[in-house]
Amino acid sequence: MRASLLQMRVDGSESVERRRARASALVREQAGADLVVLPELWTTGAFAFDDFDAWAEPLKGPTHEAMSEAARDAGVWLHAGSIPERADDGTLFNTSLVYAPSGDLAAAYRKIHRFGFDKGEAVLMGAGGDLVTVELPETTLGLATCYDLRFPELFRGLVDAGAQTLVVPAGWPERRRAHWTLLARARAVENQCFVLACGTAGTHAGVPQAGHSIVVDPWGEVLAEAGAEEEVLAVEFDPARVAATREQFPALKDRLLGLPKPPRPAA
Ligand SMILES: NC(=O)CCC(=O)C(=O)O
Repeated sequence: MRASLLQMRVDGSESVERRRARASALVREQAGADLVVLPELWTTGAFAFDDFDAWAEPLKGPTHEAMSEAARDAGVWLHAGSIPERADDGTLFNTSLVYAPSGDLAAAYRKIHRFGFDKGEAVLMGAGGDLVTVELPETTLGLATCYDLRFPELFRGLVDAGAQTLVVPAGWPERRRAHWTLLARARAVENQCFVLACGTAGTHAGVPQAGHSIVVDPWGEVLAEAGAEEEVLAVEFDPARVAATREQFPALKDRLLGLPKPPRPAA
């Protein structure tokens, strides 16, 4: 399976409209890939909290239109990263969008763990409540976003729902780059999954971004890693390695905690 992670530069020198056009062109250039991935909140920047409200859009707003067309033109599955979504009741969510090669919206995932403690995204946006997986012909994607990477129970839930390839768009800061790499590898090893984690480059709202998008295999080996600047990280991987790794080293079968309880015998 061929994947392209579009590690875009997100900074204040470029308008949202211009970046949207650039993202669309980059997606179209990936024709021939099976899966293309964009980062978290690439229209505004994940730390540009003051811009969330102004650039929030309905699920099927301008970014949806652009990404749907780009996926269809390129003939690829597209994880279009996330947008600041304004729901019908006015609540903002950090929502990831996944498109089929037909251009149809195949899935939307509202980020569950919002970053910022008592500020920023954590107070400006609502929390999603649903785990989301997406079936592709070659693999089943499990969706998570940036700060979610710190919450292993979310990923275990995705694995229980059938995920084999965990896709994590992010706007991860340079300051905590070591955590990013470590956590991406940990989520791959403990869940015996591929991890495709796509971050941003550049500096927005004064926060230098880590870049270093990364693809990890189910054994924890790094298949590809980007540098700090804007880059298309192209990688080829064999989704069958998930089943093979789980067969050869069946640690997931040894789980004792957190599994659904068997029915109690009638008294
Ligand atoms: N946008 C985010 O979720 C940032 C997460 C982060 O900076 C961290 O977990 O560290």
